[in-house]
Amino acid sequence: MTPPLALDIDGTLTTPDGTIDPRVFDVLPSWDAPVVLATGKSFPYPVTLCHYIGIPETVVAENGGVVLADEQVSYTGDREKAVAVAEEFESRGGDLGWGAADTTNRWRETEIAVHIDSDEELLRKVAAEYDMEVVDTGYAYHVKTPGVEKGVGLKEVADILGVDAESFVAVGDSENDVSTFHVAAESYAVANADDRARAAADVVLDEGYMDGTLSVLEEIADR
Ligand SMILES: O=C(O)COP(=O)(O)O
Ligand SMILES: [Mg+2]
Repeated sequence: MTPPLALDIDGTLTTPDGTIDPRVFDVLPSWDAPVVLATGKSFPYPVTLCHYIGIPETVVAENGGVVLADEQVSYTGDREKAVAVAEEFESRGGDLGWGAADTTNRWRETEIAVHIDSDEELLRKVAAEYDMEVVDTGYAYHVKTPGVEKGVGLKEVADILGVDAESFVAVGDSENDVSTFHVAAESYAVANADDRARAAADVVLDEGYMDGTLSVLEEIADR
Protein backbone atom coordinates (compact mmCIF):
# COMPACT_ATOMS: atom_id res chain seq x y z
CA MET A 1 0.00 0.00 0.00
CA THR A 2 1.26 3.46 -0.85
CA PRO A 3 2.21 5.22 2.40
CA PRO A 4 1.11 8.76 3.36
CA LEU A 5 3.80 11.43 3.02
CA ALA A 6 5.05 14.21 5.27
CA LEU A 7 7.19 16.45 3.09
CA ASP A 8 9.25 19.44 4.07
CA ILE A 9 9.36 22.17 1.41
CA ASP A 10 12.58 24.23 1.46
CA GLY A 11 15.59 22.04 0.74
CA THR A 12 13.37 19.01 0.07
CA LEU A 13 10.94 19.89 -2.74
CA THR A 14 13.15 22.64 -4.09
CA THR A 15 16.19 23.02 -6.33
CA PRO A 16 19.49 24.31 -4.87
CA ASP A 17 18.33 27.75 -6.07
CA GLY A 18 15.34 27.65 -3.73
CA THR A 19 12.69 27.35 -6.43
CA ILE A 20 10.08 24.58 -6.42
CA ASP A 21 11.33 21.65 -8.49
CA PRO A 22 8.74 21.19 -11.28
CA ARG A 23 8.76 17.41 -10.84
CA VAL A 24 6.63 18.05 -7.71
CA PHE A 25 3.77 18.75 -10.10
CA ASP A 26 4.19 15.37 -11.80
CA VAL A 27 4.49 13.08 -8.82
CA LEU A 28 2.25 14.49 -6.05
CA PRO A 29 -1.17 14.87 -7.77
CA SER A 30 -1.39 11.13 -8.38
CA TRP A 31 0.01 10.04 -5.00
CA ASP A 32 -2.37 7.37 -3.76
CA ALA A 33 -2.36 8.40 -0.05
CA PRO A 34 -2.49 11.65 1.97
CA VAL A 35 0.30 14.16 1.33
CA VAL A 36 1.11 16.62 4.13
CA LEU A 37 3.30 19.62 3.38
CA ALA A 38 5.09 20.35 6.66
CA THR A 39 7.05 23.59 6.59
CA GLY A 40 8.48 26.49 8.53
CA LYS A 41 6.92 28.87 6.03
CA SER A 42 3.85 30.88 6.98
CA PHE A 43 0.40 29.41 6.37
CA PRO A 44 -0.37 30.83 2.89
CA TYR A 45 2.74 29.32 1.31
CA PRO A 46 1.98 25.59 1.68
CA VAL A 47 -1.74 26.19 1.09
CA THR A 48 -0.90 27.90 -2.18
CA LEU A 49 1.48 25.14 -3.14
CA CYS A 50 -1.20 22.48 -2.48
CA HIS A 51 -3.66 24.52 -4.51
CA TYR A 52 -1.39 24.75 -7.53
CA ILE A 53 -0.18 21.17 -7.31
CA GLY A 54 -3.83 20.14 -7.25
CA ILE A 55 -3.86 18.18 -3.98
CA PRO A 56 -6.03 18.63 -0.85
CA GLU A 57 -4.88 21.48 1.42
CA THR A 58 -3.27 19.37 4.15
CA VAL A 59 -0.67 21.45 5.84
CA VAL A 60 1.56 21.90 8.86
CA ALA A 61 2.88 25.48 8.67
CA GLU A 62 5.06 27.69 10.87
CA ASN A 63 6.95 24.69 12.27
CA GLY A 64 3.76 23.25 13.75
CA GLY A 65 2.13 26.54 14.77
CA VAL A 66 -0.64 26.15 12.20
CA VAL A 67 -2.35 22.94 11.13
CA LEU A 68 -4.93 22.47 8.37
CA ALA A 69 -6.57 19.18 7.48
CA ASP A 70 -10.03 18.37 6.22
CA GLU A 71 -11.12 22.04 6.48
CA GLN A 72 -10.09 22.24 10.16
CA VAL A 73 -7.56 24.88 11.17
CA SER A 74 -5.80 25.07 14.53
CA TYR A 75 -3.11 27.27 16.02
CA THR A 76 -0.52 26.86 18.77
CA GLY A 77 2.30 29.11 19.91
CA ASP A 78 2.71 32.50 21.55
CA ARG A 79 2.98 34.93 18.66
CA GLU A 80 2.95 37.97 20.97
CA LYS A 81 6.03 36.73 22.78
CA ALA A 82 7.77 36.09 19.46
CA VAL A 83 6.93 39.66 18.39
CA ALA A 84 8.31 40.95 21.71
CA VAL A 85 11.57 39.09 20.99
CA ALA A 86 11.70 40.61 17.49
CA GLU A 87 11.10 44.12 18.85
CA GLU A 88 13.77 43.74 21.54
CA PHE A 89 16.17 42.28 18.94
CA GLU A 90 15.59 45.34 16.74
CA SER A 91 15.92 47.77 19.64
CA ARG A 92 19.39 46.31 20.32
CA GLY A 93 20.45 46.87 16.71
CA GLY A 94 19.26 43.61 15.10
CA ASP A 95 17.54 43.58 11.71
CA LEU A 96 14.87 41.02 10.78
CA GLY A 97 16.24 41.38 7.26
CA TRP A 98 13.13 41.13 5.07
CA GLY A 99 12.64 44.72 3.93
CA ALA A 100 9.67 47.04 4.38
CA ALA A 101 6.90 44.77 3.10
CA ASP A 102 8.19 41.79 5.11
CA THR A 103 6.14 39.20 3.24
CA THR A 104 7.93 36.53 5.28
CA ASN A 105 6.17 37.56 8.51
CA ARG A 106 3.19 39.51 7.14
CA TRP A 107 0.83 36.52 7.33
CA ARG A 108 2.73 34.62 10.03
CA GLU A 109 0.40 33.93 12.95
CA THR A 110 2.29 31.98 15.63
CA GLU A 111 6.02 32.80 15.41
CA ILE A 112 8.53 35.20 13.81
CA ALA A 113 11.15 34.40 11.17
CA VAL A 114 14.45 36.26 10.95
CA HIS A 115 16.76 36.40 7.91
CA ILE A 116 19.58 33.85 7.89
CA ASP A 117 22.19 36.63 7.52
CA SER A 118 21.06 38.44 10.66
CA ASP A 119 22.90 38.56 14.01
CA GLU A 120 22.34 35.00 15.28
CA GLU A 121 24.16 35.49 18.56
CA LEU A 122 22.08 38.53 19.51
CA LEU A 123 18.86 36.80 18.43
CA ARG A 124 19.58 33.72 20.53
CA LYS A 125 20.46 35.89 23.52
CA VAL A 126 17.21 37.88 23.34
CA ALA A 127 15.07 34.79 22.66
CA ALA A 128 16.55 33.03 25.71
CA GLU A 129 15.58 36.00 27.88
CA TYR A 130 11.97 35.40 26.82
CA ASP A 131 12.19 31.59 27.14
CA MET A 132 11.64 31.28 23.42
CA GLU A 133 13.42 28.88 21.06
CA VAL A 134 15.40 29.70 17.92
CA VAL A 135 15.31 27.10 15.14
CA ASP A 136 17.78 27.31 12.27
CA THR A 137 16.27 25.80 9.12
CA GLY A 138 19.16 26.82 6.90
CA TYR A 139 16.75 29.27 5.26
CA ALA A 140 15.81 31.41 8.27
CA TYR A 141 15.93 31.58 12.05
CA HIS A 142 12.51 30.99 13.57
CA VAL A 143 11.62 32.42 16.99
CA LYS A 144 9.06 29.97 18.29
CA THR A 145 7.38 28.65 21.39
CA PRO A 146 9.11 25.58 22.86
CA GLY A 147 7.04 22.46 22.25
CA VAL A 148 5.50 23.69 19.01
CA GLU A 149 6.90 21.25 16.46
CA LYS A 150 6.08 19.95 13.00
CA GLY A 151 5.84 16.43 14.46
CA VAL A 152 3.09 17.47 16.89
CA GLY A 153 1.24 19.06 13.98
CA LEU A 154 1.64 15.89 11.93
CA LYS A 155 0.00 13.86 14.70
CA GLU A 156 -2.91 16.28 14.71
CA VAL A 157 -3.29 15.97 10.94
CA ALA A 158 -3.17 12.18 11.21
CA ASP A 159 -5.91 12.23 13.89
CA ILE A 160 -8.14 14.44 11.76
CA LEU A 161 -7.63 12.29 8.66
CA GLY A 162 -8.02 9.04 10.60
CA VAL A 163 -4.61 7.84 9.41
CA ASP A 164 -2.01 6.23 11.67
CA ALA A 165 0.68 8.89 12.35
CA GLU A 166 3.23 6.10 12.41
CA SER A 167 2.44 5.09 8.85
CA PHE A 168 3.93 8.25 7.33
CA VAL A 169 7.10 8.43 5.29
CA ALA A 170 8.87 11.72 6.04
CA VAL A 171 11.48 13.54 3.97
CA GLY A 172 13.29 16.65 5.17
CA ASP A 173 16.52 18.59 5.36
CA SER A 174 16.92 20.40 8.65
CA GLU A 175 16.49 20.53 12.40
CA ASN A 176 12.85 21.58 12.09
CA ASP A 177 12.19 18.15 10.51
CA VAL A 178 13.60 16.11 13.41
CA SER A 179 10.24 15.97 15.23
CA THR A 180 8.54 14.75 12.03
CA PHE A 181 11.21 12.10 11.63
CA HIS A 182 10.49 10.87 15.15
CA VAL A 183 6.76 10.49 14.46
CA ALA A 184 7.00 8.88 11.01
CA ALA A 185 7.46 5.20 10.28
CA GLU A 186 10.37 5.94 7.99
CA SER A 187 12.42 9.08 7.71
CA TYR A 188 14.78 10.26 5.01
CA ALA A 189 17.22 13.16 5.09
CA VAL A 190 18.21 14.53 1.69
CA ALA A 191 21.97 14.82 1.04
CA ASN A 192 21.92 18.58 1.70
CA ALA A 193 20.45 18.03 5.19
CA ASP A 194 22.03 19.56 8.30
CA ASP A 195 23.68 17.47 11.03
CA ARG A 196 20.60 17.24 13.25
CA ALA A 197 18.36 16.01 10.45
CA ARG A 198 21.00 13.51 9.34
CA ALA A 199 21.38 12.17 12.87
CA ALA A 200 17.60 11.79 13.34
CA ALA A 201 16.77 10.22 9.96
CA ASP A 202 16.55 6.48 9.37
CA VAL A 203 18.28 6.99 6.03
CA VAL A 204 20.54 9.75 4.69
CA LEU A 205 20.08 9.89 0.93
CA ASP A 206 22.92 10.07 -1.59
CA GLU A 207 21.13 12.73 -3.58
CA GLY A 208 20.10 16.20 -2.51
CA TYR A 209 17.02 18.37 -2.80
CA MET A 210 14.20 17.02 -5.05
CA ASP A 211 16.56 14.45 -6.61
CA GLY A 212 16.80 12.79 -3.21
CA THR A 213 13.10 13.14 -2.44
CA LEU A 214 12.14 11.71 -5.81
CA SER A 215 14.40 8.70 -5.27
CA VAL A 216 12.39 7.87 -2.12
CA LEU A 217 9.01 8.47 -3.76
CA GLU A 218 9.88 6.25 -6.71
CA GLU A 219 10.95 3.48 -4.38
CA ILE A 220 7.90 3.55 -2.10
CA ALA A 221 5.09 4.43 -4.53
CA ASP A 222 4.09 0.85 -5.38
CA ARG A 223 4.58 -0.92 -2.09
O1 LIG B 1 10.73 28.50 6.35
C1 LIG B 1 11.87 28.02 6.47
O2 LIG B 1 12.79 28.61 7.07
C2 LIG B 1 12.15 26.66 5.96
O3 LIG B 1 11.01 26.03 5.47
P1 LIG B 1 10.93 24.43 5.40
O4 LIG B 1 10.53 23.97 6.75
O5 LIG B 1 9.89 24.17 4.34
O6 LIG B 1 12.29 23.94 5.00
MG1 LIG C 1 13.54 22.40 4.92
